[in-house]
Amino acid sequence: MKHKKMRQFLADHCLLAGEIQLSGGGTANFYFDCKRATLNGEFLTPLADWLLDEVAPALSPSPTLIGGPTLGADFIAAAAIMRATQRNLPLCRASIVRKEAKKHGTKSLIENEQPSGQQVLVVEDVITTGGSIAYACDELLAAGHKIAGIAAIIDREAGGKQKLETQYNAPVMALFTKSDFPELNG
Ligand SMILES: O=P(O)(O)OC[C@H]1O[C@H](OP(=O)(O)OP(=O)(O)O)[C@H](O)[C@@H]1O
Ligand SMILES: O=C(O)c1cc(=O)[nH]c(=O)[nH]1
Repeated sequence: MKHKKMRQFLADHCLLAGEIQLSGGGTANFYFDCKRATLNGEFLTPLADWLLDEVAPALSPSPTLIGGPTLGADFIAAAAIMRATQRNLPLCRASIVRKEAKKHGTKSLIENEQPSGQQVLVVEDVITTGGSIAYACDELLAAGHKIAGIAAIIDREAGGKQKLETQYNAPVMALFTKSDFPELNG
């Protein structure tokens, strides 16, 4: 599935119209329910290949780890490291930042935490304010890692992308932006 088909998949299966509450506060009249895409192998496979073939190679220094905030990053990261392993590519590990540390067991905030000093490719499904990515970046930095780049399926063009680029001095790449969906104009 190439980009055109991924765009159509999102338009057909994920794009919701009508007033809806957003994670960062406020409301909007459209919403991308990207979990419907990242929990579907037909979309997830080309998404992982986009990360491995177009995003990771464009970053310097090269990423050594995939990371991101649960829940948005979970399936994307898992798919990317599985495809990397199948394809004999080096990006075969991921760390996921929980919304809060576990209260039992390992008490982890970062699952599968890696030795400090990793160059992290942070992944997420949607960027609106960028708050959820910023939270994960801050925790990864606090764990001693660097932010090599940030990638998301959708940039809602609400200012989050620019904010993240400035805050983390790292490239932010989105597979699609709100403008790629003329369906939103009626
Ligand atoms: O750029 P932001 O303003 O942070 O908004 C985008 C975030 O909102 C959604 O997550 P949500 O908070 O719904 O949590 P979930 O992914 O765990 O369902 C989405 O998956 C992004 O993580
Ligand atoms: O800002 C959000 O909360 C948000 C917007 C969107 O389009 N999709 C999503 O999952 N979250």
